[in-house]
Amino acid sequence: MAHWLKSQLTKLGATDIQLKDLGIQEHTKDLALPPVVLARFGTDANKKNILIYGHYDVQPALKEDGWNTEPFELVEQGDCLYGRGATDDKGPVISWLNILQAHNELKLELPVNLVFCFEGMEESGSLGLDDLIIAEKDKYFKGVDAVCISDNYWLGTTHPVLTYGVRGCSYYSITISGPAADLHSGLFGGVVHEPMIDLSHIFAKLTDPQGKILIPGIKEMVAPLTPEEDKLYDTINFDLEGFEQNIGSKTVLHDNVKDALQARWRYPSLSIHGVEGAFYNPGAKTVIPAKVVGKFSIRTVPNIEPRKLDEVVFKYVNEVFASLKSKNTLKVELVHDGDYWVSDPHNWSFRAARKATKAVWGVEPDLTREGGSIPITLSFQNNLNTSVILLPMGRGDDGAHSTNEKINVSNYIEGTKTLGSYLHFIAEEEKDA
Ligand SMILES: NCC(=O)N[C@@H](Cc1c[nH]cn1)C(=O)O
Ligand SMILES: [Zn+2]
Ligand SMILES: [Zn+2]
Repeated sequence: MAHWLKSQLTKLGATDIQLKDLGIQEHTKDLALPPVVLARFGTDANKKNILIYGHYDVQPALKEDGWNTEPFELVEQGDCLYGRGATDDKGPVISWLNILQAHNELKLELPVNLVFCFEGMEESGSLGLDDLIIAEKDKYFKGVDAVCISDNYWLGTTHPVLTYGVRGCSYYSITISGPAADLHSGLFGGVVHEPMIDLSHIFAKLTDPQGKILIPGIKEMVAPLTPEEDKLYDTINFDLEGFEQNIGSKTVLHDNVKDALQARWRYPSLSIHGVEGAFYNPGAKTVIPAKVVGKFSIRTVPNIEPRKLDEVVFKYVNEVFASLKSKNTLKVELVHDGDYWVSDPHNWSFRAARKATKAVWGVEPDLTREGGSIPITLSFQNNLNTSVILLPMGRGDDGAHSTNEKINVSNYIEGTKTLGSYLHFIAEEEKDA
């Protein structure tokens, strides 16, 4: 993907194209991190410099997960383009290339200079990118006036949005090791401490059945909800029934829109993702797995500090394990983390995006926060001392990270026009003092 992007950017006339090597992935012997693709389009000192960030990596996908089509082949059916990355985030990345192509073919001058930064580790916590931003802030990224990211989704399926916040994500693993090899449960069941039983007990104590996090010290770090903030949720266009239709079940924990949106945007949540080493195939294998690695993550919000969070998580998991009095061994580790981010949704960049949305879609965009994470957002804002906007093109039912991920053709086309128009409106906008 990095090399493909380089060749496309070259054909489109981008300059100073660099594949930035990020070195070897920590804790591996020789696994190279995928390079970050940097490129420029225009270097006019009289124009604003807009940094465009996107990611070319995607979540894993196998046809047998339940896809109707091959996940790594783009398939057009009706108004939809199906394929892994269609909406997250290959589709939006390619739409930036379409914008260059359109300007070239129409012989239309872009009113801003573009600085592209496309990475290949977003879905794994953007490893290495933070260091690159710090190293390049006064070099490649010098003079950046605003950052635009198209890597999230509308809240629903009909109304465009501008997004001014993301939750952070701290991802943990719990390794429980017992016997030297998997065992026959008939011969050893009831005789040995089972790693999977230990892990199940720990998992069961991370949240209550309603999803409330049971780890002491986390809710104390969450910024209190002010009456003004609470009021913002009264006017948001969101329908719980439509949301249930999107997820294909009536399993939402909340019975009103405000609680559901606050749970998604401004409170932390804990999700259990899977267990490495456990038997999961069809059939009835009677095995005692010798070593299991449980994986869970916590979505973080203001003012949860990642290092303080690690501390309370490690302490709690160790205490729960100790209470089991198991003779197995436990290791709990942070796999990766990324910060939350919340911005002012009325600054000059948002004003330009609002105008672009109005021009293309004919409606005022809703202002949303995102329950998901884009780990590098805060780093761009802080290190480049600039504003960041999230300007999504896909819909809330696109199935990002899920099976049959798609983007609607209409969203792709109108979304591309919106991103392109944003560049024209931001060129005209007065920067905030
Ligand atoms: N489109 C944004 C997105 O999907 N982000 C990921 C980032 C992430 C964090 N940890 C692992 N991946 C997300 O899960 O929110
Ligand atoms: Zn993603
Ligand atoms: Zn993404």
